[in-house]
Amino acid sequence: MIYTLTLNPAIDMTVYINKLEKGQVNRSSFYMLDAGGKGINVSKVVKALGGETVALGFLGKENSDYILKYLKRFGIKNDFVFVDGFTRINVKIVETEASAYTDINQAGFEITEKDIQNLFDKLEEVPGKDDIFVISGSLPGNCDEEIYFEIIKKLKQKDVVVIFDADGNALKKGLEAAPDVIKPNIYEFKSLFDVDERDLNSLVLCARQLIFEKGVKMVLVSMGENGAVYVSKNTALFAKPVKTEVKSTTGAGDSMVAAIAFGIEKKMSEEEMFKFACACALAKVAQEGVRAPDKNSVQQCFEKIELERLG
Ligand SMILES: Nc1ncnc2c1ncn2[C@@H]1O[C@H](COP(=O)(O)OP(=O)(O)O)[C@@H](O)[C@H]1O
Ligand SMILES: O=P(O)(O)OC[C@H]1O[C@](O)(COP(=O)(O)O)[C@@H](O)[C@@H]1O
Repeated sequence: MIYTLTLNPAIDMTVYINKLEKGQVNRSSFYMLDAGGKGINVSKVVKALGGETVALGFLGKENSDYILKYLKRFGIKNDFVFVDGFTRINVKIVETEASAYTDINQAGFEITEKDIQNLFDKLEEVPGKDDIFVISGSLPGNCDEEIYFEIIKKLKQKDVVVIFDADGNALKKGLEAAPDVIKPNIYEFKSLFDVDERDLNSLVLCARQLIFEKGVKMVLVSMGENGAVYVSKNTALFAKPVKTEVKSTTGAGDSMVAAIAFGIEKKMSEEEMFKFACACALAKVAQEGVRAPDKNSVQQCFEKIELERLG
């Protein structure tokens, strides 16, 4: 089973506009609403790929209906801890003329000690040996940045495979608990290492530092339209960029994470899994809003991904 954890979920509003004029009244041509937040997006993609998933985390009581109905529509099981307040609404602006993608992410609700206790009680009950557990996204505004460290430590004691995707201090602290897989984008990776993204061999050396010093097993660095790099103890691969029509970049990283979780569960080889992750992301960017790509388009994209061996 693939569990996902979203401590700071979101309702994503993707707004399509020809050109955004600062300080003016802008009129959008089209918008889409989606249940989002990194872990929830991962569950959406795992389900679309044909996998079984349960979405866990916090959900604001005031507008939980929208997310629960959305997940029901796509058949995604969930078991959230309901907290006071609203789940945040994040705005994604797609400027079609300039192909510019701007995200405005809110801080989100605040949580209490009791909410955290309820969450840890659920984590005690659910995942077991060999389950895959994806921990992703930012933390509620008042949440202690140590929380991911505590959760990962707990899960690793149960022999759960942990995939971790966060940024800032939450990422740095979480790394100390040795997650099995991380998927930083290049900006998140550069917050850990002073590295030039054009120098792929240095990137591999930095990723190996996380492998040998922190105990991480796989590092996948996504680089937006510039492709991605995969590093494990014995393998280093570069996925060359693929040009495509982009309708929304939101959720591209989450699609990669979903594919990795699915690939681990299906015991894919490293190469196949990495190619599959890139294919999933490529198929996602061709989707409007924050919708999961379908299996057929992922399969078609798979044929377009070219890998090159590094160092
Ligand atoms: N403009 C794009 N064109 C083609 N592929 C893209 C584009 N943006 C993202 N991708 C694909 O999605 C992956 C994840 O995107 P990235 O922006 O790095 O992650 P995140 O969403 O986590 O910030 C990239 O490695 C690439 O495979
Ligand atoms: O928790 P954060 O870091 O604020 O990110 C939340 C946002 O990230 C997303 O999960 C998309 O993430 P990616 O584009 O990195 O895949 C959105 O659904 C959501 O609005």
